[in-house]
Amino acid sequence: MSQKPKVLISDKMDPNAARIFEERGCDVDVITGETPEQLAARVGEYDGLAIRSSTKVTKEILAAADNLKVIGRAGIGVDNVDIPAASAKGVVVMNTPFGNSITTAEHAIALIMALARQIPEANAETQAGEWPKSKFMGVEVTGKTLGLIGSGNIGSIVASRAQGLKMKVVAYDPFLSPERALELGVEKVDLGDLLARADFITLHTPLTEETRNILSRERLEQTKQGVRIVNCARGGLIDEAALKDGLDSGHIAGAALDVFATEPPPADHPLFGTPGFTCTPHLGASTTEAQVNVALQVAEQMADYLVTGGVTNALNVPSLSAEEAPRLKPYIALAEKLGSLVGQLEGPGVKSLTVEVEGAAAELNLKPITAAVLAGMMRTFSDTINMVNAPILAKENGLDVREVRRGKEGNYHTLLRVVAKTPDRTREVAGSLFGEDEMRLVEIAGTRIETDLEGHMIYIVNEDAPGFIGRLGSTLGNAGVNIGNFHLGRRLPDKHQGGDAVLMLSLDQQPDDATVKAICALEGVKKVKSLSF
Ligand SMILES: NC(=O)C1=CN([C@@H]2O[C@H](COP(=O)(O)OP(=O)(O)OC[C@H]3O[C@@H](n4cnc5c(N)ncnc54)[C@H](O)[C@@H]3O)[C@@H](O)[C@H]2O)C=CC1
Ligand SMILES: O=C(O)C(=O)COP(=O)(O)O
Repeated sequence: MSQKPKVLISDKMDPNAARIFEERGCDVDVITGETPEQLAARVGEYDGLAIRSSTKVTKEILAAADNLKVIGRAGIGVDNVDIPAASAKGVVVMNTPFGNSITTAEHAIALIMALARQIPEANAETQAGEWPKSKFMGVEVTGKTLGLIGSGNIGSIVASRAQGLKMKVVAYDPFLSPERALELGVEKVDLGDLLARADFITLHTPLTEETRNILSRERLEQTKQGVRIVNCARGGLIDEAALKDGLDSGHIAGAALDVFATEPPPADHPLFGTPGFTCTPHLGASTTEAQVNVALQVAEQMADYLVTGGVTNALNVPSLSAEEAPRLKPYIALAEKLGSLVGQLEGPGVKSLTVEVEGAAAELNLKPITAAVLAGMMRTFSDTINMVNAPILAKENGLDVREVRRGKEGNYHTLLRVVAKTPDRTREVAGSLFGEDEMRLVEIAGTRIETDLEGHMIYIVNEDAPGFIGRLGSTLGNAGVNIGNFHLGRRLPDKHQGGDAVLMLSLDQQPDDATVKAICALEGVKKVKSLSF
């Protein structure tokens, strides 16, 4: 019986996540608040890791995650996951890109309103026994300009809410098309224009090398006198020291941060206590609705992957629906075997690889099939290769990979052919599925043959001459190797006696080197390769 996948939930998450994992046949542990060292010591047991923003999935954690197949982020930002290291390890990283976007947009609007009317300060002083009615003079947001940095999912919801508040919205986002700007009713501007015109600025970009410090000291100095700034996206987008100086000088009238460069921020953070400064402890996504949404979604997605192989919202591999996954499963198994056959026959010398599909296979999503061929081939030289990291490594190594789809059926109702080129030659192998999922090698070295690729096998090319098979049988028999199955074909196109014959034998024992050498030495033998699947 195959073991249940094991999932660790390492950040506080709505209990619906654990419930879904269990319902979908996974074992689940909820262990939050551990140190990186504790997590590293534990993570090796798990197939899935479900996180929010507190768990940092670093190179070190990944190095210890020997069984890990998927990391699921119950939320949007994945800057706490080392995605290149996860990909190199073959771990799928997925997030839930929409589950908390309304909630986060509403938090940004709440902070805009809090700044406009100084609600946190007024509340604190009133509850402290004062009645500071004349101290707090606010501003209206109606008619003011809101500068949106980043107009993706959250930014565009903020825009629509701000328009409801009768604000004029200008947006800076290099990927915002004029059509989309029109649809959102926002004016697309460059960053300099936004800084010069906005009464309020709100940030909604991910934290990347391009966006880090996007509101730098220099840019903060270019903002309008009396600007109010909100950041519900990521710490690191704003220069916090420059923000403090801007508030102290009165150039910036207010700033509200939900996120900090370091979280949690140190108790003596320079911004704490600064007049005009308001903050929340990364609460952007913290509503009941959003937390239920992201918990359900992340658990469904991760369970899909662990149980059926379906891939949704992954950041490092193409999507594969839960409906497609079972249809692809036998093809993926066939593709891995054909890839493995090519890898075993050609070694690491393959420079270009074409995956051709014919008939029924031509209807399918080819990306996972190609990834499986690559994984099968490359796993013959490294056992840490899988379908996630194989395409990345192939690209890094300059392997030229192509895909060809032919709708028309040939001799088989469905066919998968792999054409691998080394500097010296071209190797072609083809396989098909019989019934639903019985895989067969149907062609090798230009020869029609029909065999499983299972267990120990031996591949032989020899001159087709009488007596060879007897000599081969004796050599194997003398070595104590029993032949389980015997498949023989004459090489196309000549197909005559005296041409080449190709043999694929299934063996009950793996032949040792001396036996392989003895077969090589038989008269008429041109190639021998011991294989295992
Ligand atoms: N405070 C919180 O609890 C939450 C924070 N977030 C943060 O909000 C961020 C945005 O989320 P979504 O809107 O869902 O992401 P999204 O991917 O839909 O939108 C991000 C937008 O930023 C734009 N962008 C990228 N580089 C840019 C640049 N250099 N300058 C200007 N714009 C740029 C993109 O074109 C895109 O339109 C997330 O990456 C996450 O870090 C998300 C949810 C909750
Ligand atoms: O979804 C995001 O990007 C967030 O920042 C939400 O973070 P959280 O899950 O509340 O730790």
